[in-house]
Amino acid sequence: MNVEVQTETVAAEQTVTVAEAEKDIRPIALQVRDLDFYYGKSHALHDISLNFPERSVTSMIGPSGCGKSTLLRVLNRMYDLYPGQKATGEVIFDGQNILASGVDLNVLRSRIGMVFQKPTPFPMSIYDNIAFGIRLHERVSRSEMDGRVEDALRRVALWSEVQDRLSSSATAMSGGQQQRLCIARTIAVRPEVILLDEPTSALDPVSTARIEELLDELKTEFTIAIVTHNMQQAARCADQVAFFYMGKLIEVDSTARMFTNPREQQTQDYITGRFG
Ligand SMILES: Nc1ncnc2c1ncn2[C@@H]1O[C@H](COP(=O)(O)OP(=O)(O)OP(=O)(O)O)[C@@H](O)[C@H]1O
Repeated sequence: MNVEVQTETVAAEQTVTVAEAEKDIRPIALQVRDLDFYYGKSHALHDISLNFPERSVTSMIGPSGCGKSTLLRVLNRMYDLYPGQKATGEVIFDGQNILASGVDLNVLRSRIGMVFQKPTPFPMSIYDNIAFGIRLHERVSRSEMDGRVEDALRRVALWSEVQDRLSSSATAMSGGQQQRLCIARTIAVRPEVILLDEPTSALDPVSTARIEELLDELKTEFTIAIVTHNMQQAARCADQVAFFYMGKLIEVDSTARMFTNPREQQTQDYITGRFG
């Protein structure tokens, strides 16, 4: 989406853009309801309710420590790895509360994949980085695996760069290539939702632009939630933006409205750089 981050009054044509954006009602892929989150006694998220529409990009913004990454980690139960961390409320995915006990976390994480801030390739070959996740969940023949690896690498525009060195170590790739590999690894298991935690903050502007272009393509197939500190990135990539402050969801709206005519003064102050 092409939205200028602006500080002053809303121009007439921008109002039309907002109205058009608001007509875009999609089915909901993930529904967060009355969510609270605790790190031990520390109450990090307060009564969050937020919908993630299908096949679109939701960007989570807000100052450092406001809870953006915490929410992302709740969405595929990453916090479960750490004793003392607790979520209450519901996250509805495919008709089921994924915070409930008895949810198969391996299956959940294959359906809701995660890409981290720093590229985290496994210390193995480029090929095996992609094949590893597929093997965890499916039995596929060698030729089918070759096809799946190639397809995933093509989708992140890496194939032409690495097709001659698939058996080389992934850790020898550039940072931008490694991050695209991590995205390829995530989409290779055919998730429905992809969570990205500041995926470009360790990358140069050219690699960042490539990842942003990639998100635009991926959202035709996947539901995407992205945490970013970069307001321009949120404006460029997102269909909807959620603003958090001190563990609370202050406001969520279409990207056009959030950056031209937010409802809350705190949002306005943040997007215009008055704090954060
Ligand atoms: N492992 C942890 N143990 C205890 N408190 C934590 C832990 N991780 C985060 N917090 C606290 O939870 C709150 C939310 O942190 P979180 O990392 O979700 O914020 P954020 O908005 O993603 O910040 P940033 O933009 O700096 O990454 C902060 O007060 C933080 O100090």
